[in-house]
Amino acid sequence: MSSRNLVRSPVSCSAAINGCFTSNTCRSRNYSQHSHTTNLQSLQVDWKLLPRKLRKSTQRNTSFFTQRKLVPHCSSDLSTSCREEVPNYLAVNVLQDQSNTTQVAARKVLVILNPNSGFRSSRDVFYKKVQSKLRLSGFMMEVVETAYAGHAKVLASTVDLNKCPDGIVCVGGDGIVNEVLNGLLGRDDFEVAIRLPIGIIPAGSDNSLVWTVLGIRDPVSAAIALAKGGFTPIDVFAVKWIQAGVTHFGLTASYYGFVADVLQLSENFRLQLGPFRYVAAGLLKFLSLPQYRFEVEYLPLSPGRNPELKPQTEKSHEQLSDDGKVRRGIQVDGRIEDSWITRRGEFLGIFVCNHFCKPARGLLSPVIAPKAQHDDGSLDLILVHGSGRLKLFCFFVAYQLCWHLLLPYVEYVKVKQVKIRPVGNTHNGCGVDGELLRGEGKTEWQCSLLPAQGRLLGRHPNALE
Ligand SMILES: Nc1ncnc2c1ncn2[C@@H]1O[C@H](COP(=O)(O)OP(=O)(O)OP(=O)(O)O)[C@@H](O)[C@H]1O
Repeated sequence: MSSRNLVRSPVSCSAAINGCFTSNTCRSRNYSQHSHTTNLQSLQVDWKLLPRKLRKSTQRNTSFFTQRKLVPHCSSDLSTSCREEVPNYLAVNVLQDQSNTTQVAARKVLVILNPNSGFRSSRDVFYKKVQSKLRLSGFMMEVVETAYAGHAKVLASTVDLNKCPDGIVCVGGDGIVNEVLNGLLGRDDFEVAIRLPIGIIPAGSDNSLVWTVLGIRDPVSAAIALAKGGFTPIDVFAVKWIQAGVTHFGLTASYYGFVADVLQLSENFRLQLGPFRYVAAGLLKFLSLPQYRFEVEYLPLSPGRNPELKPQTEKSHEQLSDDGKVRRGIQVDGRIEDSWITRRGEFLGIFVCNHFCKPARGLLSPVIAPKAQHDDGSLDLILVHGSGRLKLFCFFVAYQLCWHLLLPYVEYVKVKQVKIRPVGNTHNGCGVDGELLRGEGKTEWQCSLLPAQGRLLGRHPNALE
């Protein structure tokens, strides 16, 4: 996009104007003296001199950028465009507006872009819709495109944190965010690294995390949320494969049974079908539905409210990592409760959710765990008991209408920890934030929570400043 185009767009225009008049090249001595004595409000009458359209967009967008107290540097070609296109009477107002702003350091971030996400449109999304907006709002970005699955994790685990002190921005789906999270938590300095905020520009098949937690599902709104600044703390959960001693971290949900099976099958159709692969795999799996048998043990958040409490079956409170890396400094709720509850039998699905999980695509907006909050210090466990296509179909329909919790074979409980053991030939994989963890042989998964360990860049639009 040329600089001329940028200046014509309402958002870029006022930002460019702001930047222009704070840069030394554009600063005028006469005006700057005046700007110290008068503020924007006192010159309302001058706004009326502007053409109506320009007045509206300039008022709206100038206030957005000055509210942030951000005065981005104005690149030389943009400055030229500013000078050429901005009428003098507008310049007076912008200078006065600038009296309320302070110059802040640029925010340095690493941008990790997955060109394979979703409809493979993340390059277009980032370079055409987002990059210029982030630049104008003061971001200094190093952009790296992933070259293979797992690349984002490698980048996050090896990047020099001093080069991106303001965060890592992921352009893609939930999977790439999950890789970055796991990269950060796999580092030797993970205690520092996990404080690095993660930004999300949604461009994947489904961006449930940013949609549920920040209420954003389009890339431009995501860029504006990043520009406005701030963080949102978020719980992180750990899924440990006990036998292998491997721990994987997540921000959204882990799931077992039908959905994990569908996730595994869907990978076969990724290239051909993109985001529609889940529908195709779901239909195929529905038609050849196997039985899923599990043994589930969970530690409820409020033992008093659960009538079927049993004596503790296990005394030890598993820590997160065998190598001791993750154990230090991260607090899994230390209290050991005497009240594990065990469930055995057939389950169509088991969901362990960190937030209420609203899918970003689809006509309806069903949520799987309506009581889950991303920072409530608990996990929400949903057990869909039973087997058979009829039950599964009813669950799916009820879920679309958000009635699934009313079904007699659905159990919902807030928990601290869950242990899940597939029994017999049951599919023993586990889905975490859209990534499949494959089990082998005898597998036991354990989910625990690391309350408010993570930070997302940006705030919910309704959040108080
Ligand atoms: N260059 C690449 N080539 C192939 N696979 C990649 C590449 N970069 C990343 N991946 C893999 O693509 C997977 C999915 O990425 P991502 O989450 O960004 O998109 P998505 O699957 O379309 O969205 P969602 O996860 O929200 O459904 C990740 O598991 C990641 O490992």
